[in-house]
Amino acid sequence: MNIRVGQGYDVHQLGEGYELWLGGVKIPHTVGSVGHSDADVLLHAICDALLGAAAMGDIGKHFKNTDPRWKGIDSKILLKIVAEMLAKGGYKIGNIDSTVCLQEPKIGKYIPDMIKAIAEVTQLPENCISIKATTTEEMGFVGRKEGLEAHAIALIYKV
Ligand SMILES: Nc1ccn([C@@H]2O[C@H](COP(=O)(O)O)[C@@H](O)[C@H]2O)c(=O)n1
Ligand SMILES: C[C@@]1(CO)OP(=O)(O)OP(=O)(O)OC[C@H]1O
Repeated sequence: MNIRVGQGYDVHQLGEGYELWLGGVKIPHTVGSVGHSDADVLLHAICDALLGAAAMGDIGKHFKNTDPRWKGIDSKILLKIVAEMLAKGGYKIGNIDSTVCLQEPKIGKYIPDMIKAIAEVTQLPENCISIKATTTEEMGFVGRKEGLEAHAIALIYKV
């Protein structure tokens, strides 16, 4: 069996007048994530982990942030395209682990819905998807609530 791992990282600014999408779920909050797409930092990190595992480049290579097709796009669609690219390359996804760094709000209660959304898009069992969260104890750009970031790791394999 050919087993590979990939790592992904993404960061977005937080700003007034934007929605906060995380893991395919809209989180009620006073500020949102700024980007060309819906700026879902978690799904972007997961896309990059999957693309990295397959050595297929990164999200910006496949979905340029100057392309009007991706303006305001639901990042679940981007994740679906990435999952299809991997399937076309003969890869199956084993599991995904991730961490969201966000000072506020607390997102724990939304994580089960995020896992459901990601499972539906990737066709993975829910117990193969892990999402964790941490503040940065009020330090750095996350701690100052200027932005948020996500880290992800994915295992993929070919039988
Ligand atoms: N945006 C966040 C940040 C953290 N959590 C949960 O709170 C726990 C404690 O966070 P610390 O940064 O103080 O270690 C963390 O382990 C998460 O379970 C959260 O839900 N949303
Ligand atoms: C997703 C894309 C494309 O809409 O735009 P953003 O929402 O700005 O996200 P980012 O993680 O900065 O980079 C990937 C982009 O090409």
